[in-house]
Amino acid sequence: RKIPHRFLATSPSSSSSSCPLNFTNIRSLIQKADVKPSNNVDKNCQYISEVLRLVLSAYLQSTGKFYPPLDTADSCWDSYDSVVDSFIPNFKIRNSCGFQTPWISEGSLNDAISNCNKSLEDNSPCASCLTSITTLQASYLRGPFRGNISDCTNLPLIYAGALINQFGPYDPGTAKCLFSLDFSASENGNNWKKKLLISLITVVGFIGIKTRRKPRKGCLTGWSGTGPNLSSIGGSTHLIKFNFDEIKQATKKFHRDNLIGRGGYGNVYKGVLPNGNEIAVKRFKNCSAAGDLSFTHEVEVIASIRHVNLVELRGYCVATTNLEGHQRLIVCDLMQNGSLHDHLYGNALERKLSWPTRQKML
Ligand SMILES: Nc1ncnc2c1ncn2[C@@H]1O[C@H](COP(=O)(O)OP(=O)(O)OP(=O)(O)O)[C@@H](O)[C@H]1O
Repeated sequence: RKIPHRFLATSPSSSSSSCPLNFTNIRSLIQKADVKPSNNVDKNCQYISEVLRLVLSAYLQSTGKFYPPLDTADSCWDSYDSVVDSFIPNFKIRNSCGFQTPWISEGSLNDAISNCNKSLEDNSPCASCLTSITTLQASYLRGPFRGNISDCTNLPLIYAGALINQFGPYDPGTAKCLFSLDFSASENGNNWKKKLLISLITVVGFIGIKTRRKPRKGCLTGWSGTGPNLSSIGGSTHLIKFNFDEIKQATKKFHRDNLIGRGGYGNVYKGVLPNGNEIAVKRFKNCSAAGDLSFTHEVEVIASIRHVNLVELRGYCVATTNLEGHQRLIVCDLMQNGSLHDHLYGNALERKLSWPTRQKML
């Protein structure tokens, strides 16, 4: 099974320089822990990805680089195959998991490297660099869970293991916390279940962060997400992808009578859909197409968070028109009585709650 890899600007090198990744420690850890394979190929591949992140973290720690050079990719896979062979005999990682050769090396960043390794002073190279970085990030966020094993959403974990945590990536606590790898031999029977649990905790933690974070999806999206299961959130929601004309119609071309609020990132308009549903539309200002994929993914993540006290996110719209330029909008249920913020601090006197009521709410 092949996973398309659009960042492969050059074909994988067949001339193999020797692999600078050091698999010695991880080999003995895996052997000591007597790790048992799962019957599920996906789980094996996920485990293999996590082990590789730990090895990459150790590589970063010793060299200051996230990935080895592209021409070492083949030999790195061979070395890793031989490690994996000790717990899953005859398992060829690339074939079985759909991992492509460059993914173990800086070949996975080819597009970004060619666009960003130059003077970024002028707008055009700067835009190309940012676009390739955002596309790279978005493709990893939206890809299959195993995606690109060197996926950039995990770079902060690799970095934390290498250069932030004083004990380093091989420390049992670090390996367990950052890479979901439990090498304690006595518990090997439950390793896979534990790993799954840790992955789940990562995702729940991530959702927690998102809820605490103000859900404002500005035109520039930052790094978001962590953990191997993040992409499973995407696609699980029932967001409507509106087209721009539908929203224009619903808001009467963003008529000022429909303007119900202003935020730092854009105005909020009320509107009515053809089925009679009343909506609030946040129209982000100063948008460019770069980062659209991150934006839509983040919208999906936010939509997956449901709570009685949170207004429901119904959909979004990303469009470019000749007249209005690039547009990003999110569509929520309309809160007839305004937001909690309006009631606590709003200027509209009729909405503002009395002082004792506000105290009670806080
Ligand atoms: N779903 C909604 N229903 C009714 N009114 C809303 C809704 N969403 C926002 N508003 C109104 O629009 C105002 C601005 O909302 P917005 O989400 O843009 O605020 P913000 O979080 O301060 O913005 P930003 O994240 O851009 O800084 C709110 O204070 C509220 O009056």
